[in-house]
Amino acid sequence: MPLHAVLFDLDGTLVDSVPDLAYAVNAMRVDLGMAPLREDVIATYVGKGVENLVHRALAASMDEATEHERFPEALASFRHAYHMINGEKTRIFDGVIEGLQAMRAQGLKLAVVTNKAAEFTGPLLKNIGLHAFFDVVVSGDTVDRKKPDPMPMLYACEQLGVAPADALVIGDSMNDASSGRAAGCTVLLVPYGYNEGRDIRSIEADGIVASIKEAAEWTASRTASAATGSEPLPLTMH
Ligand SMILES: O=C(O)COP(=O)(O)O
Ligand SMILES: [Mg+2]
Repeated sequence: MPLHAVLFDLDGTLVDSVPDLAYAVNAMRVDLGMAPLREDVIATYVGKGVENLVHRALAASMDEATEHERFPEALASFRHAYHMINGEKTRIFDGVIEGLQAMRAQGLKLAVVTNKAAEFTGPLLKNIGLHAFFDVVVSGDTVDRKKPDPMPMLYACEQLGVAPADALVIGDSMNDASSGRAAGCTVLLVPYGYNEGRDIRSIEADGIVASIKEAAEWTASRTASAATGSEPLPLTMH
């Protein structure tokens, strides 16, 4: 079947946002009287949205009751710091621009489906100059449930006017794969993202691609195969 749309995860798939997220987490920790954490440790907390990130960054240093009590103050501090820095040290991964250009040239509709809250997603996409590529942006608080629930993927498909079976999800984590699979989409993973610190080869997906540029070569081959009956490029899980 031909593909009509590609739904992209943001953090760890299109952009390396951990330097900015780590800056904001550590600004919050210092604000609350705690020592900063290492960036590679903070990277393992990214994936289930801003509130989860702040919860985990607090839980690393205090018991549950104290964490609960200090959470509102911590979230306010994090939000303030992240709004100040958002996009400044965030880098677009190699192959993303070429891949997005190629997919648009193939006539595919493109969307971002991220667990990042909308207050940060819009400004980030604008700051780094990626916003014009996307027809639809679904953030972590756009619908009632976040990835790994299928709801945000189904909502993105509805907004784009495509059937989930004709959409490809590309992400860096189990949250993207579970959400995409449950929605009925094809799922490709990139190996360079965060995945909450775990190996992506253990995740159920249709394949692993080295870059978004490589993903665009696969979407082109799949479209050609739908037209001519030939086989698309083979996918592997390593
Ligand atoms: O904000 C997060 O925790 C993760 O965002 P993502 O869904 O774009 O990876
Ligand atoms: Mg991600």
